[in-house]
Amino acid sequence: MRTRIKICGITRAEDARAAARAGCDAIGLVFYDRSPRAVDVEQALAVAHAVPPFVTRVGLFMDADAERVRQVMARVPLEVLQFHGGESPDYCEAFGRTYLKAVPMAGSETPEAFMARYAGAQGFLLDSHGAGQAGGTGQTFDWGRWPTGSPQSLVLAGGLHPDNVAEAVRQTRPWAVDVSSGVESSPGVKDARRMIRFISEVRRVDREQTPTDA
Ligand SMILES: O=C(O)c1ccccc1NCC(=O)[C@H](O)[C@H](O)COP(=O)(O)O
Repeated sequence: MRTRIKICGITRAEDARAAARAGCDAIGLVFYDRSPRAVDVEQALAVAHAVPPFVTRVGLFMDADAERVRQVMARVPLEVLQFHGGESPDYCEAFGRTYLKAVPMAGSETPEAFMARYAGAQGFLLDSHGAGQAGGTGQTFDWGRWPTGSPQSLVLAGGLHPDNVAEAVRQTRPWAVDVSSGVESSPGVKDARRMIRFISEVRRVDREQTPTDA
């Protein structure tokens, strides 16, 4: 299977173009003012318009007013929403858009129990933050807690970088991986060479797992 790759926390059009050239499947825009990777609508428009067709634009929100989400959606072309805080299932579904719910792997609840509450989610992003805490921490969680055999589309996040992503994919076999700080030169500024290395490491493991014709 080809592991999908999302590069999150893009703040500059040139980084979006570099991420797409490197072969990512999705980019993430952080609409959370307290993040060092936060973008306003004008920045987000520049990034969103730099992304070529067939690369998905994901808008990340954390406990935002629903009206704020609607205002952003009205101006910025976003194919997918990602909710990173304590948003309820009803809140997440009210926007009528494909959405991912972040699962706090440092929380007390099991990932399985957490996910069972969000039946309308099209996917889950398992990240190393705790309940109500921010993401983009650069910390990994215990991959042994990965819900194996889950029918859901699961995205592995938290502390991934070019030197550990191959092992992470081998251990968890996720639908997708998500990276932010592990491919940066400073918060919010992506490093093209690190993005290329990250993606080629994922593809290397994909090839290991693809059966060849005898
Ligand atoms: O990236 C942020 O600054 C951020 C702040 C608040 C909530 C979520 C945030 N990012 C969420 C992401 O999707 C990150 O890609 C994910 O947490 C992984 O981050 P990292 O460990 O830096 O790769």
